Amino acid sequence: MATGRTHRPATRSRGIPEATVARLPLYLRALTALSERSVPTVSSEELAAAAGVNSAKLRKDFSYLGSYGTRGVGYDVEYLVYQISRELGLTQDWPVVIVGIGNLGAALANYGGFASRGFRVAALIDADPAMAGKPVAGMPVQHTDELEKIIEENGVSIGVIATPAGAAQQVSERLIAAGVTSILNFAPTVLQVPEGVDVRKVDLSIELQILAFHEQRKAGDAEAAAAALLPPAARRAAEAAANRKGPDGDVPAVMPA
Ligand SMILES: NC(=O)c1ccc[n+]([C@@H]2O[C@H](COP(=O)([O-])OP(=O)(O)OC[C@H]3O[C@@H](n4cnc5c(N)ncnc54)[C@H](O)[C@@H]3O)[C@@H](O)[C@H]2O)c1
Repeated sequence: MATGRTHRPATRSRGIPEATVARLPLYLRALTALSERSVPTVSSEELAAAAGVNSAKLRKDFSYLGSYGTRGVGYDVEYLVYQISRELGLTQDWPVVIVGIGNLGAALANYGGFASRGFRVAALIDADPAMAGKPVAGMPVQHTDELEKIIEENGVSIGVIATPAGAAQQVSERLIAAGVTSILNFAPTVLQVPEGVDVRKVDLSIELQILAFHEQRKAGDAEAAAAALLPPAARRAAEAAANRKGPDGDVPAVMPA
């Protein structure tokens, strides 16, 4: 769901293409599920299906990791979990701060999936003085006055922005000036960041709009398929009605003969 905007070349310096990097978390999620079920090995086809990726693409992706699997046996699940985690930098602890502890920020703070993937929420920061000291997900919210100090003391390099759109640019600038070099932006705005800072943005409404586009297409296809089943005279009448379709989309109903 995240759409990336990074200042990195399409191929990382170690020769792993960005598109492969973007798929590694999908493989890891599928592999972690297999590992939890104590499955020792997996074929490329099974893993590709579980990750929702084409199996030829998966084999190519894994070749960048130097992992080729064993013919007839497949890939060693535990070893791949280790290899991908290492490649993604998940074998080390990443402290993150969440800025903007409203509905979304509080929900993110309460999400247990960060910690289990190596992301420790180091601090929750909000500009509202009334929120300072209030516990959210078992942590006291800290005021934005403390932002620079928190980043420095915790060695934070990843910041999550969940403020209103109007505040996001200024928040990103403060985070970056304090030492943050990666931002996950939930605010619906495009951030201007200097070279070397990675921004990923998450916008659920954009995803819904894309689904709406596909729904509209499906509805159009279904209409076309239904029209194709009509007897010729009724089909001609339906086509004529479609041609008469006004700007408001008002189409006279045509019933099959
Ligand atoms: N990406 C998505 O899919 C998605 C989904 C829901 C909401 N959002 C966006 O997330 C943001 C937060 O939504 P919400 O419903 O939690 O809003 P909210 O109003 O409940 O919370 C916003 C919080 O940000 C704080 N804030 C305002 N300015 C700040 C600043 N300069 N520094 C630090 N904190 C500041 C406010 O005090 C408030 O607590 C909005 O931009 C919203 O559009 C995105």
